[in-house]
Amino acid sequence: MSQILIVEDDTTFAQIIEGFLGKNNYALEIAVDLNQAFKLVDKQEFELLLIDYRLPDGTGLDLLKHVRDRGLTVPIIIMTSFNDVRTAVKSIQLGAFDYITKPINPDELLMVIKGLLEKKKTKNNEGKDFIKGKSAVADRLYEHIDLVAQTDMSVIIQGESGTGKEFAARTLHLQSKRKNKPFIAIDCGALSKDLAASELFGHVKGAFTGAVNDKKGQFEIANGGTLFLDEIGNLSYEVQIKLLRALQERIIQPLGSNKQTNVDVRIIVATNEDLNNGMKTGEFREDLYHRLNEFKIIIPPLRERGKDLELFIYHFVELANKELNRNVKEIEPDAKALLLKYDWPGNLRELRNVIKRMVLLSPSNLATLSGLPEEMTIAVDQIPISSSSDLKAINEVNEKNLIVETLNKVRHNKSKAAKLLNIDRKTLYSKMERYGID
Ligand SMILES: Nc1ncnc2c1ncn2[C@@H]1O[C@H](COP(=O)(O)OP(=O)(O)OP(=O)(O)O)[C@@H](O)[C@H]1O
Repeated sequence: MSQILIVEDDTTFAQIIEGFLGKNNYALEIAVDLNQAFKLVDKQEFELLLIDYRLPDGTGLDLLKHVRDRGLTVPIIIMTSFNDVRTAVKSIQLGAFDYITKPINPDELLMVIKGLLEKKKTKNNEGKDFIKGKSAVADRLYEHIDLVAQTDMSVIIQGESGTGKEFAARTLHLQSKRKNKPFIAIDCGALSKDLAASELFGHVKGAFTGAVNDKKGQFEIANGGTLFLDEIGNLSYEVQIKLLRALQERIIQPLGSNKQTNVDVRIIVATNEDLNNGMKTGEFREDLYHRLNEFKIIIPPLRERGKDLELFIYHFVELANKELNRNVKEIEPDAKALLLKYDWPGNLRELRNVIKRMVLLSPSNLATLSGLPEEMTIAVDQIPISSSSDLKAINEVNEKNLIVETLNKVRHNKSKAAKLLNIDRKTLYSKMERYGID
């Protein structure tokens, strides 16, 4: 029986979930706040964590960071209200695997849990679930991928969370001459500071407390193939130095060992922010940036992909039909209009989740507006009508709202707010000034 921890202050809800998952052969442990959850994850092993975003003594992100800092790679699902989706997107950058929006439908939850636990077993097997899109931006994107795939250049893939950076990296690998060698993806956001070097370069027995055996690093495992480092901006300065050396000299040295090993690995990295900002604040090494930036691929957000949005909608409907054994063929015009109008801050990941839920809630082969979260309508209505064609103004309204919301959440602690928003404090101050936020 898989052991799952749910961290949720609404005990009635937690008990309902406990009963439901119990019937489906999952054992559930309940923690009602962060304090209890910290104690449980420190002493017990879980196969999955289900964490409410808003908790009495903090947010789910605090627990997420705690778990990742301890080097645990357990899958984590964040439960959030639809209004918090933008922040939930951030949780993915910090190493959560997925998020699910409230009100939670038990069948949907079960589906996400099963998906994650099964994905753990059968990693890297999702090629057929992907499509490229037919818009001009998609054509340009895949032209660039075709062009650089044949070379051995390092590549930076930049794009918002959920835009498909990992898929782009895999495609690049599969089109390269390294295609029959390993493609290893590492989420640097899910690596603790202490364990990152050992994960990448390996260690020998006794190199540090807890190193009970020799361990091969991912560089060695990927030898001959491609190493994909997702959320590269999260690597510590010390690991950045080691990475630069590995790239320049093509040599790695496991922690605690004198032996140097030659490696032939192509590096692709992904980032959701412009690494230039990290360089300005001194958090990202300039020399490493230039070594990585032999070619840059920018993945556009979903809201800028024009007619691809509709293509992706129907693609995800088909996938959900297969997964849920449904037969949704049509989408009611109102529902479709809303799907096309919404701005998708969580990009393809959010669209996939919303569509899956819509298919699940469709009683017949016609998907209706009632299958879409009510908050989507509210979010769309909040876009000021007078300037609805002015993209810059819309983005500014969204940005201002998000900053105000985040500041309220952290009781106006600017450092915390900047961290959550993934910008530096200086940028936060200048944006607050610009939008007249006290
Ligand atoms: N081309 C695609 N076709 C279909 N689905 C896609 C495609 N690209 C991405 N997705 C969906 O979006 C999800 C997120 O994709 P992916 O993990 O590649 O994004 P990402 O940009 O790397 O996200 P993050 O920045 O959060 O790591 C995938 O699990 C998949 O369901």
